[in-house]
Amino acid sequence: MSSTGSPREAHVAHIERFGIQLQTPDDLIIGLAGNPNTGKSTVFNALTGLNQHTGNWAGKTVGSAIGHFHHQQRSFTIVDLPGTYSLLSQSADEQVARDFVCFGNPHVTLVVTDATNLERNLNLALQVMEVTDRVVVAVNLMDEAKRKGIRIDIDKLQAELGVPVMPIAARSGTGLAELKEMLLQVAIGAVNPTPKPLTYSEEVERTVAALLPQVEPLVAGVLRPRWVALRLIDGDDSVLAALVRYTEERPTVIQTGKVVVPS
Ligand SMILES: Nc1nc2c(ncn2[C@@H]2O[C@H](COP(=O)(O)OP(=O)(O)OP(=O)(O)O)[C@@H](O)[C@H]2O)c(=O)[nH]1
Ligand SMILES: [Mg+2]
Repeated sequence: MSSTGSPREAHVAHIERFGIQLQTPDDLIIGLAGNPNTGKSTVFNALTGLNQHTGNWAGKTVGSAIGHFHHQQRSFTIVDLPGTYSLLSQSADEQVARDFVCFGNPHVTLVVTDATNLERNLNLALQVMEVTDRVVVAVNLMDEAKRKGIRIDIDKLQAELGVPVMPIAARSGTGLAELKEMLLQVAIGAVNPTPKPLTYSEEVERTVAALLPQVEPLVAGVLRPRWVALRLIDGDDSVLAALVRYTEERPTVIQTGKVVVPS
């Protein structure tokens, strides 16, 4: 990354390396992550007024899309990422999502979850919360949950996670005004999420502590050393490969446009 210029210029240059054009240098950048089929593209379409993803034929998002919206006189750029169950997954699409969450440095990562399948969906949210503090969790399909008699204690979930949790029903637009406001508050630092740290077994924690002195000088300022140490213990060196790509200035370029396949 260039060491010259203002932090703002560096930020713009950084985000443009992902193939993302901002509308203004002050754009607030939102990454939209979540398990497959949780309504990310529906949220994206509703916020941006675009309908480039789902169209008439329901389908899985293969590439990503980039859109823009305004809220309270601020310009936002939002990146709709492919669905992924885990930041540790390895398909090309899942890597796009992983690399953007880890290296794109968005102002906020919005994790869209399915209210009817919350427990499984929270796995990804917890992983994202290990990578960055600036997380908002949207619990989507609240209409479907209600229909199925599923009740979700949003306040308790928020307290347990330590990040804002917003109930929405994206297809009808319910809760999206509040969601936009929360994205703004977190993006500008008026609300500071404090994800509850996950603690692992004593053995894992001991190994993390032993690895940290070696990992810190390699990744500090780019990735959380603790997260990288945990990945190494997992035997996942793809994160390090991605880090090498990143430092060689060859980040994953986000593919723009409508890219869907029939489900
Ligand atoms: N009932 C209900 N259905 C919804 C809601 N939001 C999205 N859906 C439906 O859920 C399905 C999947 O929505 P998408 O927006 O394509 O989901 P996605 O997360 O982008 O999916 P992938 O790109 O494959 O990961 C579509 O049929 C949507 O119409 C909602 O709030 N309520
Ligand atoms: Mg999609």
